[in-house]
Amino acid sequence: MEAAAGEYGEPGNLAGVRHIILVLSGKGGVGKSTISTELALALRHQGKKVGILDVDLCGPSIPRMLGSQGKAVHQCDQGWVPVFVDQEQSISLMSVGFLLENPDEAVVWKGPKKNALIKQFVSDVAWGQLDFLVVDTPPGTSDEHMATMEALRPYRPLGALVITTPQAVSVGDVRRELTFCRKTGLQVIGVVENMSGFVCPHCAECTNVFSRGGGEELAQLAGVPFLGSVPLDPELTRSLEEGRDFMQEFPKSSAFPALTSIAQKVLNGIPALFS
Ligand SMILES: Nc1ncnc2c1ncn2[C@@H]1O[C@H](COP(=O)(O)OP(=O)(O)OP(=O)(O)O)[C@@H](O)[C@H]1O
Ligand code: SF4
Repeated sequence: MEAAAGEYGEPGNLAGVRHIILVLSGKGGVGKSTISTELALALRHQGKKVGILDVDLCGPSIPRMLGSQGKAVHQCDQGWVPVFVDQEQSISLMSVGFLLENPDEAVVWKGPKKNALIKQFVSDVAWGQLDFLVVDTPPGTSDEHMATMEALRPYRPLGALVITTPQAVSVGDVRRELTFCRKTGLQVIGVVENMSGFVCPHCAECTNVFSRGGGEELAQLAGVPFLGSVPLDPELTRSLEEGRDFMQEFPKSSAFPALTSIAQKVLNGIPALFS
């Protein structure tokens, strides 16, 4: 959906941001931050400039996943300067994790304070020129989602990437997430099924640890694209724990082809979605 002239407000710090992608999931722990991180890295390897806004205020895990824990945000005339993850400054990151004195500290703020911070994250971060801003949201459809959408939507059309695991309970939660997208006018880029089987490193046999196919079925039922299944991959876990660049360092790993293909489908799908 291309914005009609005058439909969107003056974007301020979002002026240089071309596309915004919200990463959503119905349930916690299904790999939302993992997919946000790897999508950003994969897009970077395609030559794109990417920002990540981590609005998962109670569990900001992306600084650790990108090896940026302990780095500090600075102030400039336009607000906060995000943390640059790499030397080329092609991935920038803003997270509540950078504002806490102790990274293990829990954020126990009430709704209004969280919503105020989200608004500030949207208006006061000097993103500069970005091809994509990937927004990692908390699980479910909470007040934080509404605050994020209300803060971003006046400036840009928003795309949603919906993450599920194969189990029926997760798929049920994601069905509610897709309803949320429909009701709030979010354009769904597609559904990703994560933790979808385990590929044996010895014989490449894929064992469906939980089950398989729930994400694809759900996408078909909802009439939205299915972007792919990412297997459980111990090298992916290790690379996230150690803050390494999986897309650069583990090209032979079982999750690599799926993650690359999902990033490519996002790249291919975005122009049609917003044209
Ligand atoms: N495909 C995968 N293979 C191996 N490990 C994975 C995979 N996906 C996610 N993980 C691991 O599972 C854990 C949970 O993932 P992640 O933090 O991305 O979930 P989340 O949905 O963002 O969680 P939260 O609800 O806390 O925000 C992490 O330790 C991550 O490293
Ligand atoms: S899939 Fe085959 S090689 Fe892998 S652990 Fe099982 S039996 Fe061994």
